Amino acid sequence: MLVRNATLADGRVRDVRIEGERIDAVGSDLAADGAETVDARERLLLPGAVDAHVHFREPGAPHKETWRTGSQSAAAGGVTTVVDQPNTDPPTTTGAAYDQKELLAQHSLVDYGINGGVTPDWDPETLFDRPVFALGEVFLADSTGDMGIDGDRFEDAVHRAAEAGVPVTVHAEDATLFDDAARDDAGSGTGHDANADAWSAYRAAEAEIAAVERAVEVGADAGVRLHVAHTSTPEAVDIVADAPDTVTCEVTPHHCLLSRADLDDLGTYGRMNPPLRSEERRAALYDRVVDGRVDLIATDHAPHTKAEKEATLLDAPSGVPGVETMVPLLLAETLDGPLTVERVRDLTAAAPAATFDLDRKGKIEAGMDADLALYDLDRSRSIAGERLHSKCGWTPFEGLEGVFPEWTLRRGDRVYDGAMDTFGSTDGKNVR
Ligand SMILES: NC(=O)N[C@@H](CC(=O)O)C(=O)O
Ligand SMILES: [Zn+2]
Ligand SMILES: [Zn+2]
Repeated sequence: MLVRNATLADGRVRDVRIEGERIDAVGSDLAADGAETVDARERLLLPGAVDAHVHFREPGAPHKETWRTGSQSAAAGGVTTVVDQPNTDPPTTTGAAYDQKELLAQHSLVDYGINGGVTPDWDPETLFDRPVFALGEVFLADSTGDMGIDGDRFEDAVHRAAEAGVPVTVHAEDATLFDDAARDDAGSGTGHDANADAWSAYRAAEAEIAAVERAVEVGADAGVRLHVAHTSTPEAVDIVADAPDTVTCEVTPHHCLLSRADLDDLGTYGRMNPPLRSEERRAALYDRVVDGRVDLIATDHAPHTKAEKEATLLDAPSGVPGVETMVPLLLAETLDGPLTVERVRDLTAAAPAATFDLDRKGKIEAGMDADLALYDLDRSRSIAGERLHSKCGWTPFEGLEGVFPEWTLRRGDRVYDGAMDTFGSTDGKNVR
């Protein structure tokens, strides 16, 4: 296939020739050599995004999401590689659990990595004999799946990962610093009528800041590659930015674009861990995404059904979907917000690929996997949960603008056609 006259993120107009699964050449006036030609004039071509943090819910909760629906949602949002987290049922803590998940991942349309997990009674058995993408997210406080562990277990797990040469990703909140009294303000409202601000008051910013500080110390002592998941405070980002290069962090679109001020509208649909922060902290966090102190963007795509979210604040599960809206929202932010298209490319593709040593992902260059998505920046549309492809059927970004892909290629296969809203067949591969 020859993609003709595409505009790259840096503004250059180039042809991209694809041979099988790989990009064969990037240049001007490339010969088609009989290949199918696709006109990309006045269109933006980005490398397929690498989302280092998704929860596709299988095994255990296919009513929330499956590898098929989650990966369709990814492809429809220009994401061609995902990393699945271990808080499934069973949790991905052993070699056998890894194998069980990998069988289900055969139904993925996009390429994937599978993380290993840690539980209070952890016995990883043959886990590290498997091609584990990373150990994590390691939960320092309970979140969905109740996999919170204590400090000793964390140190032990970090050392085991260091020995195995596997990076560690950490969910850093210190539950001993949660404000239990604030939780009493939750009230009895359900769904959109819940007082969700109480969740933000309860899981206080200080609890994240202290946990990130401690996790960075433990990681440095063990000499492990440490990645901090879903950093939600500017203070935590600064701790990571001041740490050695072996420590990285990610920020989610929801922590950049939503704040406690939105919780009146969102109710329990805005309950997630770590929670939404003050408008002031949100703005300072976003500044750090724009200026490069934040290493990468990942979604923490954590779907739950509407029926599950229609509960009181304390009974509703934590988490919001996001894999399909990450690139669309960020591209819309390049139109009237502070981000550049190059920065979006780096945050969603080049940086996550480099952080996790994915040599053939994240760049449009000869020899790389032909993971590509084409966008028309003149066509943004209002995001609507019912048009998205996650099984959960809702989004916390309802009504915000997004620029969705016209098509997405995964290793040269057209896995998503935006005009028809149709998908290709499933042939995602494990990237490890
Ligand atoms: N972020 C969340 O609020 N929920 C995640 C778990 C997690 O990432 O902590 C989930 O799996 O539902
Ligand atoms: Zn988490
Ligand atoms: Zn998560």
